[in-house]
Amino acid sequence: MTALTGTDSFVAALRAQSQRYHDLHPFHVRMNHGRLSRRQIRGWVANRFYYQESIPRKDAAILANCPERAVRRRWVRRILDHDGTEAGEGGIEAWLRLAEAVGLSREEVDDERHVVSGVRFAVDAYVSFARTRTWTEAVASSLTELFAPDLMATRLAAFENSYPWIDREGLAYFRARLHQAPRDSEHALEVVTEHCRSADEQERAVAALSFKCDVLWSMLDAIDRAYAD
Ligand SMILES: O=C(O)c1cc(C(=O)O)c2c(n1)C(=O)C(=O)c1cc(C(=O)O)[nH]c1-2
Repeated sequence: MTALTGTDSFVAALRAQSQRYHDLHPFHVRMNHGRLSRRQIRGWVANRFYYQESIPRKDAAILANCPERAVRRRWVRRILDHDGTEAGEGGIEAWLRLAEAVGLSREEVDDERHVVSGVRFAVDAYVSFARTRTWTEAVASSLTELFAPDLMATRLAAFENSYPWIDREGLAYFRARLHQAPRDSEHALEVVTEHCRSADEQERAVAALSFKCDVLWSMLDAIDRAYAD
């Protein structure tokens, strides 16, 4: 890779990773065109639960490795967004309600019985990345969320229009992410541009984001294969 030192070219290199984002995966393309069966939607929801429940552990690893009080003060919010501040609240709970809306029981999702090995490997690799790499690389790996809001809006419209059997109340998770994802990714971009100044640090940040695109893509490969027609 060529040396990157200006903030503009660095941000451009990060944004260019959108070409590898999982909105382009054939499974997501079929989802957004209303072409998935109930079984496939259920398989996706049950498997993605493993990602959702792992995200706070990934963010806790970033907090544990981050020496900057100002960054931790804002980052900690992500954990509360997912876990809630009491039972019955938060993003993981909202995902379980999505599971119920697509016809799964909360028990069968919560006990991970549907999680396929490829999804488990990919998600575990993401958590392990955050534990073992520098905290700035881990922050950079979260930047896929820069690309998420468009996908979230498309997905909401697709679920409302093409899958009328899904109870709309169950879509609250995606509605919340429409404002949470831009807030979180703007903060992460601020942190990364402030802390990754050398060409080496910037290359590592882009590589971290590329790795994360691979995580998300691999999850869909595994789901696509497990629930093929
Ligand atoms: O449904 C999606 O397409 C999607 C993608 C991503 C992402 O791009 O990493 C996240 C989420 N959803 C999400 O719901 C979420 O909470 C989340 C946290 C993170 C992260 O890396 O910290 N990514 C994502």
